[in-house]
Amino acid sequence: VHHANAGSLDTDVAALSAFRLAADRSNALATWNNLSSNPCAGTSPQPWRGVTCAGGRVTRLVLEGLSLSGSGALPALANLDGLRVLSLKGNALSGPIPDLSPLVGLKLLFLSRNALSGPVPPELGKLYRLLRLDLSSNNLSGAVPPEINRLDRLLTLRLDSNRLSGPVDAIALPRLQDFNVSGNLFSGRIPAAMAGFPAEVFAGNADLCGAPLAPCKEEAASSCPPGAAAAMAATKPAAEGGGGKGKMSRAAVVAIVAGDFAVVGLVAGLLFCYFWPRLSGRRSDRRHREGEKIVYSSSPYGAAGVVAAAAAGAAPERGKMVFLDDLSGIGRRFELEELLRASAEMLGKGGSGTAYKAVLDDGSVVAVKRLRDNPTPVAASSSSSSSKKEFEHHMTVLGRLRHPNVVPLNAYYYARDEKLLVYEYMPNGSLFSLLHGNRGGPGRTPLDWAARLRIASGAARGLAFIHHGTRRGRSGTAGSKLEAHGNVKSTNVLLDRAGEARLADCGLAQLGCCSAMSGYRAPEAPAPASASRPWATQKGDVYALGVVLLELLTGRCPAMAAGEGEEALPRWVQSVVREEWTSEVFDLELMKDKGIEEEMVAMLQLALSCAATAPEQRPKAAYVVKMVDEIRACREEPSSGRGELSSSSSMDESSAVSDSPAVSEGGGGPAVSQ
Ligand SMILES: Nc1ncnc2c1ncn2[C@@H]1O[C@H](COP(=O)(O)OP(=O)(O)OP(=O)(O)O)[C@@H](O)[C@H]1O
Repeated sequence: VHHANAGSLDTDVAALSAFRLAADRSNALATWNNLSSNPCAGTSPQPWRGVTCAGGRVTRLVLEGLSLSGSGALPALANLDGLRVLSLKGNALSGPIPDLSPLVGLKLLFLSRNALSGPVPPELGKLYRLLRLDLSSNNLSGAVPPEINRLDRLLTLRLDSNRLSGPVDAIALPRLQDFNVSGNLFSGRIPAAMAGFPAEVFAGNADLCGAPLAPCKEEAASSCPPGAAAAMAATKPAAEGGGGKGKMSRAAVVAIVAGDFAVVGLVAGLLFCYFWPRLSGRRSDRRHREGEKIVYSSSPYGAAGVVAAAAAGAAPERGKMVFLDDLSGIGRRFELEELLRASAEMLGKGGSGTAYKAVLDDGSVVAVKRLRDNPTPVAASSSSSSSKKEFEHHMTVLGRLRHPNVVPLNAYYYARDEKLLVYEYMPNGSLFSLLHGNRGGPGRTPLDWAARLRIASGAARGLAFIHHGTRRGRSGTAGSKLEAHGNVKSTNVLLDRAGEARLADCGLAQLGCCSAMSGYRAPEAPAPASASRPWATQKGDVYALGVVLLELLTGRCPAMAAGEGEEALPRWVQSVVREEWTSEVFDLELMKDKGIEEEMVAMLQLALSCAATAPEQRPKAAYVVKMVDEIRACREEPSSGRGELSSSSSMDESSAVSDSPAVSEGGGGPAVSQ
């Protein structure tokens, strides 16, 4: 009977020698020759290849691509009960996977690219500390045992390229980030909980169906509108019954007619919902008599489509285009008409409105934000003239925010029904798309650590400027300064032409937007529906910045992180760190960057301090800048140029993500313990 850590260094040495005897035909483990030497004495003349110790026990065994072979080798390792990491990737080990349950401390188990056969042993379910399990590219067969679901800490499960069969819905692991069952004989429906993974992870299983693959057969039928499905069901017996009648049954006719009515009803309902507010508005309200009505249409001409309807009625008060101080971002002035003529491409919809990329007559490009038309604290005040004044004042404040890490607001258009903000266009996308776009897919270019540090630094600098750098507003009067950004999140961290990070959407929270910022909202902030204002605070911004830093470190999307609720990502990270698995939170994509563990751990501590539950414990943005810079300064000398890479060149490095345990376990940060 084995118990965790029941063995000693002697049993470790015996296990290693048994393994070597059984597996090492090519003498790759020659350094293990002197069995009287201590594999854990770092001072021995030749350290034992692939062996790492802690506390006088062998804790890591990493022997990759060494042509180790034989079917009797693995069972010998079952005695290494102090092991945390076992990687035997890319050897020629054969035979079944033995019962490894004595290795109860294992966190990482990599047996991929061998010739292992037989089933996935149910005993693996006892390795409850496992975080990463890679059995890919072997000859494993049979079904995945339900015991695998006991591994509730598992982040990686790779079973691809085997001959495994049965349903995949036997796998229900809530924390999986890295999952692959492609190239097997799995069958049946992909459970909804797994539909978020890209199709590639399920590819090469002839009988799997359901999202993200093609719908299952029954599903394909039931995805028709209910009326049509009823009609199909009703016509089936008639058609199949054949009999040469060639007539539809009464039930079929009834079903088709009912279906038609349902469709007509639905369309009429949609048209009603669409037009009623406009028609009723025309009768009862003066909204349409003022200003321009601008409709950015995404159809029917694809991206070409800023369609302007001229002012309705007498249009006594037309809106106007106002240009702010500095036109460096957009180059020149233009009239609203030119903006309306521009071809527009929708960049996305957010809480504050919809953003478009618009190409003007001379080919210059601007970003236009069309604010959602909601009664805002600024716009909904007593009279329309005062709300206009407040809006204009707010725009003047925003227009003065000039900093290399802030997206400049160059112009705005104000009419009662339509508010457009014109910004410099940021051609290199958002941090959100760089971090999460196409993840797991073939076109994905990983974002390396140097680029992430540079983005972190830029975002923090932008925020520190907003918080502390704008005090000396020109007028010097109260209210001439923006108190807080109010909507810090990864879609609002954009990359400019030089690859420098800039904060977008500054100060739009104060216009009443951004109810969708969950995941970044500080615990003390009022619920989105709450009327209490203002909820854009500096402490709230620092919390959100902390979440962005955690996003950079973990590669996880705050809104989709481990659980629901506003604090999901910080809470998840804290729980992993508390259990002393610190290094397990880091993004798998960062594993190819070597020697960055300490920097990541330092950044993690900084991020968690920003995301502290108690607002008074959070640092100021300027301190975050200082700390990020210190982390960057610690990079070794040759890397001084690396940090300056433009985002595009840093993204060119597309080498495959290595899942070597070198980074993912232990490895030295102060908060990491074995
Ligand atoms: N100046 C800009 N240049 C390039 N892309 C931009 C610019 N401003 C916004 N975007 C992009 O347009 C998309 C939509 O932005 P928008 O600000 O409307 O939504 P959001 O950031 O998701 O939410 P919110 O409105 O709450 O800030 C985002 O992906 C954003 O990255």
